Amino acid sequence: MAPSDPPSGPPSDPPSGLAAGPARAASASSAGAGPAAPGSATARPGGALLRLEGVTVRFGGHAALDAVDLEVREHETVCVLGPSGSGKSTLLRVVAGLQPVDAGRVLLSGRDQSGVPAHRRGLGLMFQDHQLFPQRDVAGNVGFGLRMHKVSRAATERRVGDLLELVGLPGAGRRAVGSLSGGEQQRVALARALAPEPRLLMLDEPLGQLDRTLRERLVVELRRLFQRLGTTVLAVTHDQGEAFALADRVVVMRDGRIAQTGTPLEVWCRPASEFVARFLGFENVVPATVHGGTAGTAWGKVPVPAGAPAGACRLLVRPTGVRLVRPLDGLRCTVTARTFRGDHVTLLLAPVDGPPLEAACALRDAPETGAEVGVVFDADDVVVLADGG
Ligand SMILES: Nc1ncnc2c1ncn2[C@@H]1O[C@H](COP(=O)(O)OP(=O)(O)OP(=O)(O)O)[C@@H](O)[C@H]1O
Repeated sequence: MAPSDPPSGPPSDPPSGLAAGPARAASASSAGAGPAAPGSATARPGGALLRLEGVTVRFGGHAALDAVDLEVREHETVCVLGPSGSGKSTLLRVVAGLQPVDAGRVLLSGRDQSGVPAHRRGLGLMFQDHQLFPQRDVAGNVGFGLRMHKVSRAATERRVGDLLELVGLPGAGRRAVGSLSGGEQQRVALARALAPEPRLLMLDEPLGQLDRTLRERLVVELRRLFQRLGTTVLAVTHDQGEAFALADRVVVMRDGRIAQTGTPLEVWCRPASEFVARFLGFENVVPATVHGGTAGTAWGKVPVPAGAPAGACRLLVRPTGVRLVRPLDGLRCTVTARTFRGDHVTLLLAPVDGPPLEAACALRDAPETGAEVGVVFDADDVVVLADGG
């Protein structure tokens, strides 16, 4: 699947919250603040800043990463998504230089990083538990990396001030980190990670510990901030909503391999396999045989998009493609459950033939539990998946 184009430039609207500070404040007054990158080569704009080639990591006999190839282009935000144990953290650790590889290589700006220690890779790291130093105040935390790189006190102070403004915490430098809310601590951790102007910012479950409302707000702010600063980001999360909202490109992992990569829209609309479809929360997947413009399934004949390849496959019908009609006009089903989803209702249907079906239905049209309905399928919401996997 074709990767997305990197964002072409900063968005024109001024971001709020996290990004409330001056544009490009992160690069102000900090020449020389960044950790020395190995070599002085910079990737050409839009080129691969990070490249993994055949990276394999084994623990005992088990491959946590199995010949992984991955590229992150300059100014791109890539989110690695996958269930627990699929290798996401191992991937980040390899890039960070915290985990040796058994095979393959990691290149940053075209340079092989074998033997380059973590602190010489020019990376910013922000972890789930954000590990702020409790004994230091906010400014002490944000300026930590700058002091490590021998940036002068005055330059550090200026830069910390700029960064706190950028993340929406102006004037918070003297506050104790213990007095901050979870969201504010997250912002401090972000400012700290951005301080040395990393060429690649790596986020591990960046919003994992925050409540849903705050996460949803912060993820929008983060995306705007990264676009505005032109930051290159590699993030891992198990939360698909977070990944889809943040990423230019998502990478779905399964058992140490990449199951699919594409823009959020591509992956959402065209999951490549049953695994990806189910991981995204789609339940209506059945074995099928495509012939002509339809697929034979346990639910009867289902129309497929034009050009679908003939033969055995797995078929996904998105809940929005399960349309309710009068009982005699379609596949007869009984409504067994209704779940309120805010702007729509999810219905669980028991068809006379075939496995249960999930349907998305407008609030005002949702039938009661126990009602008899008919179902027809929309080809636009049908996806032919590879057989198996
Ligand atoms: N240091 C280690 N020693 C042995 N096995 C490990 C080690 N680190 C990771 N693993 C194993 O490698 C696999 C991938 O782990 P990893 O932590 O990368 O997955 P993950 O996708 O980040 O999971 P989670 O979302 O739960 O953090 C798992 O099977 C894990 O048990």
